Parts: sequence; C-alpha cells; structure tokens
Amino acid sequence: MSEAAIEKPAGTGEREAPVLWLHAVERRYSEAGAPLEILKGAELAVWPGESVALIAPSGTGKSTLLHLAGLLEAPDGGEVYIGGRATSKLSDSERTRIRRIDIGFVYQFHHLLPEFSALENVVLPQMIRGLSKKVARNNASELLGYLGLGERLSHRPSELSGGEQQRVAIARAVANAPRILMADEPTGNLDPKTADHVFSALGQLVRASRLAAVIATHNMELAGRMDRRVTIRDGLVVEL
Ligand SMILES: Nc1ncnc2c1ncn2[C@@H]1O[C@H](COP(=O)(O)OP(=O)(O)OP(=O)(O)O)[C@@H](O)[C@H]1O
Repeated sequence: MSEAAIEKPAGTGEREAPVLWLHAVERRYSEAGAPLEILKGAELAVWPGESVALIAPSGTGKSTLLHLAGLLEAPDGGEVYIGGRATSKLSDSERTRIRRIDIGFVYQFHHLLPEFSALENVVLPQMIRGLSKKVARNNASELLGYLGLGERLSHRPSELSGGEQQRVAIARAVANAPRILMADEPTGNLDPKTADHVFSALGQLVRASRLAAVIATHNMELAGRMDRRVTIRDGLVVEL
C-alpha cells in the first residue's frame, strides 16, 4: 500500500487520519461546448465518528462532491483518499470494491426495490457482499429494529410511510458496516416531523458505529445538529 500512504491534511498534527479526504479536487463539466467549473481545488477532510452537513445553494456542486467522495465519479484534478488510500489510480474493480465495502449512500428518493420487503432490501446488499442469508437476515432485522422498524420487516416499500422507507434506505446503506455514509438530501421529500425522526436515526448510527457522515441538506435546523457545517463557494469547500 505504498502509493496509498496519505499525506496529512495541513494542521492535523498527530491526529488519526481522516477516513475521507478530498484533496485539491477539481471537477468541470461542459455546457454547450463551454467549460463549467464546479469544483476548483476543493478540500474536505472527515474523521471517523464525525458528521458534516453540506449546505449550499442549488447548482453549486453538492451532488457532484458527494459523487466524487463516493467514487461514483472521478475528479478532473486532485485526489480522493478513502481510509488513507489514494483512489485515482485504482482499477475499476478496486474502486467498486471500496464503494461496496467502505461507503454507504442514501439518496433523496430512496431507490428501494419495490418488489422486495424491507428486510429483503437490507439483506440483499449483504448477500452480494458474500454473507450467508442467515447472517444477513439477522443483521438486517437487528438494524431495522434499531431504527424502529421491527414491526415492519415484511412490508414492501409501497406499504411503508416516506420516513419508514427512508429509514430502510439508511439501514441498507449501513448494512455492510461502511466507514463513510454519504446522504444526498435524505429528508428532502419528508414532512418536518418525519425528517426529524430520520435525522435522529442517522445521528444515532453515526455515534454508535463511529461512521463518518457527509449529508447534503437544505434544512438548517437539522444541519445544526451535526458536528460541522460546510458550504461550497466559488468551487471551494468553506467551513460555516
Ligand atoms: N453530467 C453533467 N453534465 C453537465 N453539467 C452537469 C452535470 N452534472 C452536474 N452538472 C452541473 O453542475 C452543477 C452542479 O450540479 P450538482 O448536481 O452537483 O448541484 P447541487 O448543488 O447538488 O444542486 P441541487 O441542490 O439543485 O441538487 C449544476 O449547474 C449542474 O447543472
């Protein structure tokens, strides 16, 4: 793992390494032939057990940043380190492996599999990872119970409320015990009370399992309950 050795973000001293570090990250798209620079050397380091709210106006690059951090896209410049490991020169299969093992993703529209029950939605990613059905089912029912869905295991997504569906999506995202949880507006389509429940569930998980969480949200009240708040300004990540 020699090329993987992390340079430390400035000012971190002897502190343990960040589990996620976006270093000098650039991302540009082209719009009608003209370059559209979204990230211009962005820096973001997140440590285990730390929750970071990403609050920025529409179109400034929140989803782009989450996609880069989640290895769903590659940066045009800079480096994304996961667990101290540089990811830009890894093969596709290694990136896929890191994505599957180290990273959990929760989307605004949960993308649950409609024909499967809540339990099965959380079992499947674990079986893809290679766990036996029995172990996966035990983990899934424990996790769903922890998120207050113990009585809803055999319900299909269409038989669950929006907040319940979103909690199933959270359970699915953390079922393989990732080190980083990324969420893109996870409460964006929920009423305030349900959003509060979902956020509390996320917070409990982050604290209980020393997850690092990066959550894009427009909800300032919920963002206020996280450890840190950052925004994107002129293509850079800025602490609020
Ligand atoms: N594949 C793409 N091709 C071209 N432009 C893109 C692409 N993806 C994103 N963009 C542009 O990049 C900018 C940032 O998009 P992004 O989705 O990251 O914003 P966002 O901050 O998440 O916005 P929102 O809060 O509305 O979801 C937008 O102007 C968008 O139009």
